[in-house]
Amino acid sequence: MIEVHNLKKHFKAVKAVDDISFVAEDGKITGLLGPNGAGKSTTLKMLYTVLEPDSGKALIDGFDSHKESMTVQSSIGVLTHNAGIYERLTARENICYFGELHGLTGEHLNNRINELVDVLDMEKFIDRRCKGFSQGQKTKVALARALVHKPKNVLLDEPTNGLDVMATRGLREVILRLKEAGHCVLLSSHIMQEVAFLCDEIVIIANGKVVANGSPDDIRNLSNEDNLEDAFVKAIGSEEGLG
Ligand SMILES: Nc1ncnc2c1ncn2[C@@H]1O[C@H](COP(=O)(O)OP(=O)(O)OP(=O)(O)O)[C@@H](O)[C@H]1O
Repeated sequence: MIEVHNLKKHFKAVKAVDDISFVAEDGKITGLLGPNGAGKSTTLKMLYTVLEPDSGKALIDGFDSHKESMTVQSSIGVLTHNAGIYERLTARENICYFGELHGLTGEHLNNRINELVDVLDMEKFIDRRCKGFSQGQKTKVALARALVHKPKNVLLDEPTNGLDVMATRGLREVILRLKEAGHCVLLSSHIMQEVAFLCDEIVIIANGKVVANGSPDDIRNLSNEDNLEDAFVKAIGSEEGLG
């Protein structure tokens, strides 16, 4: 479970995250939805411990992401925007390396990797070196790496970035399975349709602030709009960034 309390982060004059609070529960998919530059990635970076908040706090299963970052790191799996993978290693070696960092070894690790290869449809390239991989292949490797240790909390920054239709469907399947298994899934996107399709809860962010929060139905009702896209436009106050 992820709890965000009055989180703030600025970069010089830019208030990237300006007093954001929300909760992402276990067994649910929560979407951070907002136009480009809204503050989604900055919020996620504070949750996955790479950025220190100016004020406020983020708790992952009750542990403070800044003050107890080591504990938090063991219970999260993260897919970042530009997930750097080691190009000189094969896809399998990349995933294996991360598994070992999380204390997995031997048959247990091999079985887990084979499971992910199957789910993410990676057979064709799992033993190829990553140099020259397509965006979709890189995303799959990064996602497998994020999930190898079966983290309780899964944070995905724009997970369908660069994926084709089939890969996007595969990824949705993976995300839904994580939810069914009781994981807490928090993903960011600027694509309203994607969030509406997948998420149980939506946190709409604009200019570093939460402008609406609730189930897709709540958000439609709050804005008096039948159509979620219209509700989104109303919430963010412009049509900028619609996917
Ligand atoms: N390291 C940084 N230095 C300066 N400004 C930054 C930095 N990181 C983020 N910002 C600014 O903070 C604001 C929020 O950026 P952020 O990346 O969190 O947005 P986002 O909602 O993830 O956008 P996108 O959908 O385009 O990825 C933007 O104005 C951005 O330019």
